[in-house]
Amino acid sequence: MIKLSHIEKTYEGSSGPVMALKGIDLEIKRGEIYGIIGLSGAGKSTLIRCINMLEKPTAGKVIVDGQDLTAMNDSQLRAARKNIGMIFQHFNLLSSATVYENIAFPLKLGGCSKEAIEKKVQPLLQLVGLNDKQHQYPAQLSGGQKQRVGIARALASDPKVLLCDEATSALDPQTTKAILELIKDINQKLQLTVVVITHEMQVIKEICDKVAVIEHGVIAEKGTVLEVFTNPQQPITKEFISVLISNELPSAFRGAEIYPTAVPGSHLLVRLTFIGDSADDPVIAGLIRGFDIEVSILFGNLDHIKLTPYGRMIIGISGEQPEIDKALEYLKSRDLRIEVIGYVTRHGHIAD
Ligand SMILES: Nc1ncnc2c1ncn2[C@@H]1O[C@H](COP(=O)(O)OP(=O)(O)OP(=O)(O)O)[C@@H](O)[C@H]1O
Repeated sequence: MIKLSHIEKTYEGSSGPVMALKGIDLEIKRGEIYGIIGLSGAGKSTLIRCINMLEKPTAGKVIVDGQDLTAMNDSQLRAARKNIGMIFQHFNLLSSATVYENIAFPLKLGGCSKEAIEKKVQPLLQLVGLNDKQHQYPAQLSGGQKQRVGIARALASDPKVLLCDEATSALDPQTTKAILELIKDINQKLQLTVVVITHEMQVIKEICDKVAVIEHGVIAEKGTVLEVFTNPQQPITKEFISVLISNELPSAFRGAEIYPTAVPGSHLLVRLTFIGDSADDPVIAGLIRGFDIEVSILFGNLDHIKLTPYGRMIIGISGEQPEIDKALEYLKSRDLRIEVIGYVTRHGHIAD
């Protein structure tokens, strides 16, 4: 649905050129919700604005629904942009127009009749849950309600793509959840392709199918949210994920020295990640029954990414080394991800 090839964007800044995008390649399939996450200044806004050509790339191609936007003249571009709705962090509503008039605005600009506008706006009000607010002005609405108006306005021209530029960053966590639910609902009902720009991993986890991590104008990592979440490769990705999934050791071992080989009185700490069906595998029971070792569960949690369950656990294994080695081999043979952290002693004391 969207294909970005080698996108570059250089701004002429006051103290010289700023290369905001340095060769971005990205493919987004029809009906996907695709998240783009990055720190401030990484190039997210520039990238999303290149998709509808609000920013013209310095180099590269933008193809949306089979049309090369980079090869179009202004009037062709105006027509093509009807396929691409956009919502913004600060809603960008007309303060002197009612909710109804805000949603009707793009239709009015497009020359629609009053009747056609009415026929279009009423279902949109219904879809975003604002029927009773249609005669109010933006100043009389909460942030979440304003964003609902923004969404309805973006959908007025029946777009195939919805671009969301930090659409929930100005909202509290509860309102964020409701707006994300609405976006997910619209994605399913209307088979809309959605691109979400955010600096919050929670947003990605809530609604996205795929994610690209952008850093200094390049894509550092991309893949399905499940892959990237459970097996991040790049430091920047690990940093984003650490906000949601703590990689810290359990408190009894925090700050303790980690040894690569066993020391007297040590446990081997192992982090286990279970994804999908493997969450049902009775691995711990197998460990305890199969080997002459002590197993303690030091940390555990279970979560979902979209509908896929995944669990994380840190266990401590102690016993004779050959048994520990066999237990590790057993763990590696199971359908789960294992990470050997190392040997630690409780509170850093090596036993006599
Ligand atoms: N109009 C402009 N003129 C000059 N430089 C710009 C312009 N717009 C953006 N930049 C620069 O391009 C880089 C990328 O900016 P961009 O706004 O795309 O990042 P971002 O990831 O969206 O950041 P934020 O989350 O803070 O909005 C930054 O270094 C920024 O200073």
